[in-house]
Amino acid sequence: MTEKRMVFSEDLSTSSDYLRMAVPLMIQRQIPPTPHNYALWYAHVQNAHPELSATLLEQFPGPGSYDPDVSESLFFDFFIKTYLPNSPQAQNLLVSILTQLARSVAQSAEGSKAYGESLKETIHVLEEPIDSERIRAALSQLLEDTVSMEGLNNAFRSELQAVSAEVAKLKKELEQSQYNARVDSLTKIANRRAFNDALQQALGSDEEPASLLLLDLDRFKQCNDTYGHLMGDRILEIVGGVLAELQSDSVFVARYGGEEFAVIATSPLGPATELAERIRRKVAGIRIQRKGSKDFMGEVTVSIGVVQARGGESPDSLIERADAALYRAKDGGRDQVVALNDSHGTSVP
Ligand SMILES: Nc1nc2c(ncn2[C@@H]2O[C@H](COP(=O)(O)OP(=O)(O)OP(=O)(O)O)[C@@H](O)[C@H]2O)c(=O)[nH]1
Repeated sequence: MTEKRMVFSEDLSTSSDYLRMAVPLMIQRQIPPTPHNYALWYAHVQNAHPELSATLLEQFPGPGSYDPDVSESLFFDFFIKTYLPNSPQAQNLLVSILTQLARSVAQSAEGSKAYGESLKETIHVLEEPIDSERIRAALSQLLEDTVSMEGLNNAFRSELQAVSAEVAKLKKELEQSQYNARVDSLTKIANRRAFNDALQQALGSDEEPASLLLLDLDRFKQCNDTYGHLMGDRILEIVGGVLAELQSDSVFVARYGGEEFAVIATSPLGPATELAERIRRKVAGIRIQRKGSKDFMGEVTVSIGVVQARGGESPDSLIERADAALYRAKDGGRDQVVALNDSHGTSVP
């Protein structure tokens, strides 16, 4: 090995800059952050010794190439045997690297105190008159401690991961409960609370006219009585599914309560009435086979009242008018759409 001197900076901030350049190279190659590895890669980025750089790059070209024995012998060849006995600067380099390490370790975890002590001890040895054997002993102690430090860091990291997994789980639960608060659990469409907000918003917008459809399943009590409450629930789910298919930027569907549904359409009365008619036909087309039988249930039908909001109209007033239209549809024989376009309840022909 040639006796070429490296020029080491005694300035701690310059040392930090080199260390910052060395670390990414070590990470890329999966080189463990032991003090002797730091020293080798520090010397490399400093371009202090081309022969060392060439050997390092040749021995550790990329991930998976690391060999601790090769690394350790390089360290002893380049630093201990060749330079350290004659070089107080090299000593300074190690002191500065170890000081940096001690600092970052001290910040990382409570339990790293023992490791910090070991580093201080090593620094102390290095500051004394050079004695290769003592340095070797101190470094091997340091390497041993590095292994346990790595274990500690791993425990610290998995603890952090566990905490962030817990936080992510809580966040998901919170989002789920916020979602649940606005969705009807049976039909999986918006519930009354979400409907109230959507209606308020639709009435607050000056840009588009808003219309409201109120839907009520016909003779649903009879349906429950004949086929059972569970079958009644199933019908509500199916009707909810029919409405869910219509949901869009301009159509908001919700379960209003019990066997009643509501649709807010951002459109004038005409198109809203056509939409209501489509819904009525779709519901009338539902065929439900009875469980364990070839028989189909009697038809499910719906009555629908439709109104268009007036400028500045309150949600309560609009709902009241839609309810009046719905009442007319029931009164008129059910399975029909009634659209009202004035305060006197005049039907749209
Ligand atoms: N299965 C089931 N039934 C419900 C639910 N919510 C409300 N109902 C039933 O819906 C029925 C509504 O009955 P009524 O208000 O008398 O009206 P209807 O029988 O539908 O008659 P019209 O509205 O006049 O056509 C009641 O029997 C309620 O028990 C529900 O979540 N599941």
